[in-house]
Amino acid sequence: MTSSADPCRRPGLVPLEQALKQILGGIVPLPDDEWVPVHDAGGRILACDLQAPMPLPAFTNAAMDGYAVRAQDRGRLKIIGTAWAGKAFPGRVEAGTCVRIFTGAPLPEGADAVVMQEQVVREGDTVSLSAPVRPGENVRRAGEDLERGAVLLPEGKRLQAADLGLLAAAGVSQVPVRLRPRVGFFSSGDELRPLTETLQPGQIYDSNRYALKGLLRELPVVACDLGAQPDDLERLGACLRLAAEHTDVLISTGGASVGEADLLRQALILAGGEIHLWRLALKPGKPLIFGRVGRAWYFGLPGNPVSVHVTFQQLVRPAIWRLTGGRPYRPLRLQVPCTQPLRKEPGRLEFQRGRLHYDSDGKLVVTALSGQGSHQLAALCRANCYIVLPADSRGVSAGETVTVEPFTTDLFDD
Ligand SMILES: Nc1nc2c(c(=O)[nH]1)N[C@H]1C(S)=C(S)[C@@H](COP(=O)(O)OP(=O)(O)OC[C@H]3O[C@@H](n4cnc5c(N)ncnc54)[C@H](O)[C@@H]3O)O[C@H]1N2
Ligand code: MOO
Repeated sequence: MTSSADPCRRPGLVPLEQALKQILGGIVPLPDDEWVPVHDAGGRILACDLQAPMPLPAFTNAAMDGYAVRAQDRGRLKIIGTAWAGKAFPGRVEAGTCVRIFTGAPLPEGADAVVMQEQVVREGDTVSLSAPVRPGENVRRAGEDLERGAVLLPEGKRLQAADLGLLAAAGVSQVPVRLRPRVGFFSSGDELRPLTETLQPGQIYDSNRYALKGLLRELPVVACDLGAQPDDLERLGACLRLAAEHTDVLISTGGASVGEADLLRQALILAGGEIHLWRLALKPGKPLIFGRVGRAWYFGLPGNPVSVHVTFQQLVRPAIWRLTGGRPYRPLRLQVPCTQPLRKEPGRLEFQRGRLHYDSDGKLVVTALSGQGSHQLAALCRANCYIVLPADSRGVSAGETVTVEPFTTDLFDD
């Protein structure tokens, strides 16, 4: 069945998958890079493959405190010296001898194994081995983690804690990383007030900008808060036009829907921009606008706070990620039984807020939270996952398996 003939498909609403394909299809990664010290490189995207300038471990060494021996030797061995981490034993282990050794110390010449000290009987300057020794036992071979010249870290990797450790372990002090896209964001709506003001009847605090700032903090971008704009076409148009000169991505919230005060589509045109997409078969997030203004990609997110989260995570984040040159990723999705029946109107792909938890048998299950309105931020804060219900679904019965997308900042490479 073609999608246009699908009776569950809402006419005029673009499926999320199609929208994402269209958005990502047009975006090419920003080409420029810069060198940064490793201690500033956390979260940045590596601009090219890096090769290991040395093997890791750099030299063969002991994995345990004990005695460096020749595995073929048996019986009582004479201790001829000590190998410390940072201070090698200068001699050689010959037949019938061994060297006292500590974890991380270079394995002395002649030795091919380390026996843990708990497994020997020491008497004066001798030890006796109580069991046969395997060659290579408790030995960390030079290059066993990475050979010199092997790929240390690949292009497009987001540098995380372990990566920074690996770079330092290999003696790399500066790394080439992609330039961070500049992302401007503003909220729109006459009802919005800053946190410094007392609310008059009908007014609300501008929460979306705070949430957006938090969402952007998880990405390697330079985020620029452009404040709150009133429902005024001229001012919105001017804001978009000016901001587009200085940003790679421009995000607004509110004014994306069909009411008379929903001015962002008109403002985009007034600013010389163009609309590529409007209205998705997505709940929450239906009124999303995607387009271009100047050199900036534009996302007009709906005003409802939960819709902001869902559209940012499902569309804006992958788009920004592509601009950063990061490796492609897919969100982690799990199949998990749902503890209760769920109802849903067919027509839009739905992201319900849920909690993954263990049931009394220790099995992972999910429960949808009460408060599924797209204004209900408190329920979003209690959630630890989305329950993803397909567009054509009419819901599920208790115990049925559903697709769950856990909240995580981890990205999973394809
Ligand atoms: N007749 C129709 N009405 C609506 C439709 C529709 O298809 N037909 N769609 C609904 C859906 S779905 C959504 S989502 C909203 C989104 O509309 P807008 O993008 O135009 O957003 P606003 O109307 O400006 O605001 C919606 C809601 O969110 C509050 N808001 C806005 N900005 C902020 C902010 N910065 N911080 C906190 N809260 C904010 C605003 O006060 C409204 O309550 O439209 C439905 N309507
Ligand atoms: O799409 Mo709206 O975001 O359902 O409330």
